[in-house]
Amino acid sequence: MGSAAAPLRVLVDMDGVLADFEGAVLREFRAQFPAEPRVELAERRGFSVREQYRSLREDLAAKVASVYESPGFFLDLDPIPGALEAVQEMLHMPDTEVFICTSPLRKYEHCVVEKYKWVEKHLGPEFVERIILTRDKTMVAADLLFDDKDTIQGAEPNPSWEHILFTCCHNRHVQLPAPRRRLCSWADDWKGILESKRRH
Ligand SMILES: Nc1ncnc2c1ncn2[C@H]1C[C@H](O)[C@@H](COP(=O)(O)O)O1
Ligand SMILES: [Mg+2]
Repeated sequence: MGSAAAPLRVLVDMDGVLADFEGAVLREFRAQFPAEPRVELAERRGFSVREQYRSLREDLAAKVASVYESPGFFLDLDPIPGALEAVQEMLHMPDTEVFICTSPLRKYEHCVVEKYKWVEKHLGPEFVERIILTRDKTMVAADLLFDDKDTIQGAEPNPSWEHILFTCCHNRHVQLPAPRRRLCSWADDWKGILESKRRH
């Protein structure tokens, strides 16, 4: 008798994929620093919001960082449309394992506990068991990683997962070389991506 195939293991990033980090940064920056220049979402380029604000004016880097380092910031993030429904559906798919794989800020004081609380609030205790918190996602073994960061590097030069770039304001202009793939939103065909991976 042949052994059953291993389940498909899927990693889903949090900021920019499940939780709307960018929308909240802009909203809170506007509220806290109304007189300062800001970067509208349509103008975002490059993963680091801090570096783009620095390029507007050096001192704005610290101001925008103070927004996302504030207590309550991560807990109050809005879910990305369709994200909660998609991961709940993935959780119940046969032969599929889903984990939330997210990196904490270096200034982790509020971020770490609030990420756990956010998951419990929006996805329930079952998903709290499925949180993988790491600054190095290349060290996590899986088949797929849905993530909005265009370049993911770490200690492992050949991660086991295929990185599916989740479209976010800062990466929509990035041209992906073949055979890299994107998921444009949770209304896009994420199930097709999972199925294509099962056939490998
Ligand atoms: N676009 C971003 N600019 C700066 N910092 C960001 C951005 N998106 C997420 N972050 C923060 C929040 C997280 O703590 C880490 C890494 O996030 P991840 O979505 O796991 O790559 O950086
Ligand atoms: Mg992210």
